[in-house]
Amino acid sequence: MVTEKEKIVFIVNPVSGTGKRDKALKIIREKLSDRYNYKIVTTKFAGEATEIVNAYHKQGYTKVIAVGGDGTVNEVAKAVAGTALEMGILPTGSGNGLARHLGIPMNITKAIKVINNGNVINIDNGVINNHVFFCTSGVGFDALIGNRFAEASTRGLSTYAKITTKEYFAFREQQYTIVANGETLERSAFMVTFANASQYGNNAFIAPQANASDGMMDIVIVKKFPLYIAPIFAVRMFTKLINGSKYVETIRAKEAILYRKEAGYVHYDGEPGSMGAELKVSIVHASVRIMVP
Ligand SMILES: Nc1ncnc2c1ncn2[C@@H]1O[C@H](COP(=O)(O)OP(=O)(O)OP(=O)(O)O)[C@@H](O)[C@H]1O
Repeated sequence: MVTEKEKIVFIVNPVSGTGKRDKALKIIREKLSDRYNYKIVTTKFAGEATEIVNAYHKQGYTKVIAVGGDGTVNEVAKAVAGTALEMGILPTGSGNGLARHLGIPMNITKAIKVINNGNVINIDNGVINNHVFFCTSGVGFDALIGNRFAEASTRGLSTYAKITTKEYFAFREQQYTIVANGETLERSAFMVTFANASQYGNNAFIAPQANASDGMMDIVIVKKFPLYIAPIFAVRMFTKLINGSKYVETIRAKEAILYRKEAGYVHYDGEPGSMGAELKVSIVHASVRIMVP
C-alpha cells in the first residue's frame, strides 16, 4: 500500500532577521524528512503569511512552518489558532522570542530535526483588544520605542540605542488602572507587559516563570528606574532574575483590563501599534498546536 505523504508548507519572510534565509532554504531542501511533501512560499507583503496559511489549509496541507521571526510566527499562528493545523518555526528572525521560549534551536539544521520528529504540544495565545499575540504584548516605554524605531529612517542597533536614550530622558511614568483576579490595582509605571511566553526575544526574559501552556499570563509592571540601574536591569533580564528587582511587580491572571489616561502606543509580539485607552487582555488556552523538541 502506498501511503500519502504529509503536506507541509514553509512560509518564508524575505525581510526578517539578518541573512539566515538562504541557508534555511538550502537546509529545508537537503534535510527535510522525505515523509513530507513540501512547498516553500515567500511572502510578498506584511500580513500575507496569514492568508497563505488559510489558502494551504483549504488545499489539504496539515503542517505550516513559519520561517522568520516573531512577526512571521504571529501571522502564521494567528491562522493556526483554533484549527487542527500543526505549526513549526525555523527561527530566522532577529529576536525569535517564541522559538527560544519553546527551546527550538537557533541552528536551522537542528531546528529542522524538530520538524522531522513532529513532536507537538498545545500552547495558549493572548488577545489584546482585537489583536492576537503569542509571546508578549504591552504598553509604556517599550511600545513607544517600538513605534519610534518603526518610524525611523535608519535601522540597526545604533539607531535603536539613540532612540532609546533620547526617549528615556523625556519619558514620564504613566498612570494605569489594572483590573485582574477581582482586584483593582492603581499603578504608575514605566511599562506594563502581558506575557504569554517568558521573553521578548534574544533571551531577554521579562517573565522568566511564564509558561505558554498553562492558560495564564504574567502581567509585569515595571517602574521607571534611574539610568545607572539600566545595565543591572538588563543583566537581571538576561539571567532570569528580573523578579528580584524592586522596580518589578508581577501578577498572574487569565484575563485583565488595563485603563490608561488616553489612547496610545501598544506592541504585540514586538510589532508596533496604537490602541484606545481601555485594553482588554485575555488568554485563550491550548489554541495552537506547535512542534517542539
Ligand atoms: N514580503 C514582505 N515584505 C515586507 N514586510 C514583510 C514581508 N513579509 C513579512 N513582512 C513583515 O516583516 C516584519 C518583520 O518580520 P519578523 O518579525 O518575522 O522578523 P524580525 O523582526 O527580524 O524578527 P523578530 O520579530 O523575531 O525580532 C513583520 O511585521 C512581517 O509582517
